[in-house]
Amino acid sequence: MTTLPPPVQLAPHIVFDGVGKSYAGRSSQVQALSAVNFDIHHGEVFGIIGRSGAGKSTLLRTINALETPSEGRVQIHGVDPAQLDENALVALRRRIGMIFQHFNLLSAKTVRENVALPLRVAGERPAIIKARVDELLALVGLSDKGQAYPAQLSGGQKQRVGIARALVHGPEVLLCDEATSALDPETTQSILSLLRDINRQLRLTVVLITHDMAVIRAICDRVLVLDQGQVQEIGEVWRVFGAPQAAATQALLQPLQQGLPPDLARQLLPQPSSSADRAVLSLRFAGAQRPQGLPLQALAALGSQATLLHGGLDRLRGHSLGQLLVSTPATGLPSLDALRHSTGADHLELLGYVRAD
Ligand SMILES: Nc1ncnc2c1ncn2[C@@H]1O[C@H](COP(=O)(O)OP(=O)(O)OP(=O)(O)O)[C@@H](O)[C@H]1O
Repeated sequence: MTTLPPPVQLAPHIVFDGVGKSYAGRSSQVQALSAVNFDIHHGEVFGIIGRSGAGKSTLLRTINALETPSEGRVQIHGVDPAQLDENALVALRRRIGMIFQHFNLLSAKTVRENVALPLRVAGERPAIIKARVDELLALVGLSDKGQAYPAQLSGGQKQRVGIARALVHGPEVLLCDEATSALDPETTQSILSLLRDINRQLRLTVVLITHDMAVIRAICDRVLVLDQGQVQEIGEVWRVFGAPQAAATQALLQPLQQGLPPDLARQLLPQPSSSADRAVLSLRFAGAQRPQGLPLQALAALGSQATLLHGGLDRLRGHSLGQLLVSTPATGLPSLDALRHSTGADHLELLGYVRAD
């Protein structure tokens, strides 16, 4: 598949305006969403992340009116799905494809029949259906699996069928509900790159929900962090990953952080025990000051006896960000402020001391 440049259109495509949603619980109301306000831009890959119960599914499902807000409204190109009659809603849902964690394929139908079904339901002519299914199976790399049944496919192949079926009406939005949560890491990567290719080739707005920050890092342009039904943080992925502001974001990012390796953590002393001990410093780079990377010269401020212990930089949407753990002689250590300034680190912290040997 050819890789096209990223989409340039940034007009609001989907607008959430004071959206709230409550459900009747056993003894009280469950407030699944509260005062949610944000826009999703045309042509972007937008991620919604949050822990279990944060309200992600509820939020996603208001876009195609599988859920109706209790307060506020959602608009897709100015149209509020909650206000549509049955026929208009069917038409809107054709403009909004959806894929699911467990694929939701019909097990008694072949791959071709699964993909063709929405077109049959819409009363499309057989010749048109055939051409469209051929085209979509080629797009998702399953041209040779048309006669297979779902049980004969791997998880990744099943999700490809789900994607083909979701695209059958040529939608402008693709909703992805934990689309890779049931897949192994390698298959996850291949599905994510297929989604990214589709986003660029078809200029499709992709909205995905996940509890996995690695998925957000892999393909999203922007991310919204949801907790207890409220927006905690929203922004470009590299900014949110480089300098997470909300406690909920920091907690979600924790597994991706380059923490102190356990062997080093065991050796760490709160104070130097002799003049030969070494200070262990953590330097974080958020990707804004030096998006192109870190000149090694900047690290020279740490002195010629500094040792890089652990860590590295990731490149995210054209921004280098990450963390380095460095040890350097504790004696004669410049002030942390001076070191932060000369290394260009966004955050520099003295973690403790280790013995020189
Ligand atoms: N149909 C419903 N009836 C009652 N409560 C519901 C209903 N759907 C969701 N909830 C509640 O609303 C809250 C948000 O649920 P939601 O499924 O949107 O969260 P989520 O972030 O998608 O969670 P998960 O990652 O576990 O799927 C939860 O407290 C949930 O129990």
